[in-house]
Amino acid sequence: MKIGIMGGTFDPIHMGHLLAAEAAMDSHELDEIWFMPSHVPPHKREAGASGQQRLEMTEAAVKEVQHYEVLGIEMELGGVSYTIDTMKELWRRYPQHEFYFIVGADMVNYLPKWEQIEELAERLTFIGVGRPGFQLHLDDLPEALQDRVLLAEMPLVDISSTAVRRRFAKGHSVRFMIPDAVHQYIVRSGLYGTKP
Ligand SMILES: Nc1ncnc2c1ncn2[C@@H]1O[C@H](COP(=O)(O)OP(=O)(O)OP(=O)(O)O)[C@@H](O)[C@H]1O
Ligand SMILES: O=C(O)c1ccc[n+]([C@@H]2O[C@H](COP(=O)([O-])O)[C@@H](O)[C@H]2O)c1
Repeated sequence: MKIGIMGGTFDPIHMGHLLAAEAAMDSHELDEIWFMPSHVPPHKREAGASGQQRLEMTEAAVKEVQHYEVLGIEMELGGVSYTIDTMKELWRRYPQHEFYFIVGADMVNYLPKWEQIEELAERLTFIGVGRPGFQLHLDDLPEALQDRVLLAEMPLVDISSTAVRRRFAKGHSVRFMIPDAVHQYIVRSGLYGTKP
């Protein structure tokens, strides 16, 4: 099967993540999307919610969504979640599948800085989607990476986890920015300054 991996910190997961996954699946005829929350995200400050909570929010978001699964592999592996390490494990466990890694425009631009990116890109195809505020110019990437990134068009959504966390902290509405089940999980757990 063709599997799209949607990796992220998901602190919390929001509609931008879900629309990016759907665009990649639709544009490149993927069979399934596996959402993969990172344990410790590389090059990011510590997450607000715990790894377990980010995993559970992701599960709440895609529960009962056809063709979407959640992969806890990076929680299992522990440590800093470098994609090269995770992919090696996925290729070992699932030799029958063909993997694609979905990334927003901000991450496409950042790909050259990823751990062992040359080795990773030899075997992994990326699917890049647009994100407001970030230019998606494949020409700016090193030549070896340029033809390893496919594009998928999505309705651009200016939502980030940071904005969602800030809105929660200020008591503003985040309805329609995140799935209802994730909203309920956050309030129930008293995350991001909400009161359980
Ligand atoms: N609104 C969006 N549109 C397209 N891609 C997105 C969007 N938000 C996040 N992504 C992509 O999803 C992946 C995971 O993102 P991440 O979990 O870090 O969310 P984030 O909203 O960027 O978080 P934060 O605001 O905390 O930095 C990355 O590849 C990122 O580029
Ligand atoms: O392997 C790396 O060096 C690397 C550097 C930055 C990001 N990533 C992966 O890209 C995905 C999105 O990252 P982030 O920080 O936007 O949540 C997530 O799966 C990260 O593990 C991977």
